Amino acid sequence: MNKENAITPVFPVGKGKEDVVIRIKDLKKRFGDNHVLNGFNMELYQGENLVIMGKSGSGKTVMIKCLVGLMQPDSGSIEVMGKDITKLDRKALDLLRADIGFLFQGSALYDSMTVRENLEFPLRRHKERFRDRADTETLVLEALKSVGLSHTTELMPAELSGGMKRRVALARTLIMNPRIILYDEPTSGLDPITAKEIIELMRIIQARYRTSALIITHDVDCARVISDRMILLVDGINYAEGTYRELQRSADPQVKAFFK
Ligand SMILES: Nc1ncnc2c1ncn2[C@@H]1O[C@H](COP(=O)(O)OP(=O)(O)OP(=O)(O)O)[C@@H](O)[C@H]1O
Repeated sequence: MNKENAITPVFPVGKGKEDVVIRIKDLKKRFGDNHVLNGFNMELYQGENLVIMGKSGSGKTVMIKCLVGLMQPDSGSIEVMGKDITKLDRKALDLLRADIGFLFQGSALYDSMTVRENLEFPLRRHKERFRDRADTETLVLEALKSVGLSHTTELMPAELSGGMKRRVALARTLIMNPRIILYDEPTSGLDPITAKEIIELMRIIQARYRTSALIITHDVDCARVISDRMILLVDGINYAEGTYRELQRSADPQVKAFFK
């Protein structure tokens, strides 16, 4: 990227260094000769929606897997809420992961369980975390209400539309009261109207719960509506950073290519 077109990273208004919830420094990962991440840097601030865009195969999933400890990077550091995740043992990593909500492609609800049972599942797994919170039924109903699906408790996933499944998956994430939510292609496979509804819901959730969100998407509309800030991942690095408007105005051909 030449200097003239370089985009200065924005430091979100009202946010300071102490508000960083995820900090990735110089992350590198390769598979044989395939150098996927070549020194990727990223900071996610408290309460912001950060969108990461990158072409198919650019390493977004690899980055997320490193971030949640599912894949070991070759080098670099990853701090989540002040803890270097590459140095945590299994138990500590499990505890930290409970603060992170995931909404991955395909929703991944358990088909043989009702909506209620799907939501109860993570609560049972992390019992100690919810000792001081309301009873399970109240938590399930609250979470479903926040995604507008209070009436679906006894339905099976097969009885839900694609958009409803995505909402239930989001409710299952919210029930854990996460501080950070990772969305991997939250609108993929949805029709444009349903996609808009999901994006709106993500906005409402962020405003209501002040969660920080990392959103991986190809969907330019989604990025426009949801992002406080964006990073474009090209050749394994954070090639450009800025607000949607800043990046959209860039004269850099590689940046322009994202907005066509
Ligand atoms: N476990 C693995 N072993 C070998 N190569 C891998 C592995 N996981 C990912 N890769 C390679 O890393 C590169 C980046 O893959 P990744 O899944 O992160 O892309 P992506 O940006 O998420 O793509 P998409 O948008 O299509 O989901 C690809 O070339 C892929 O083949």
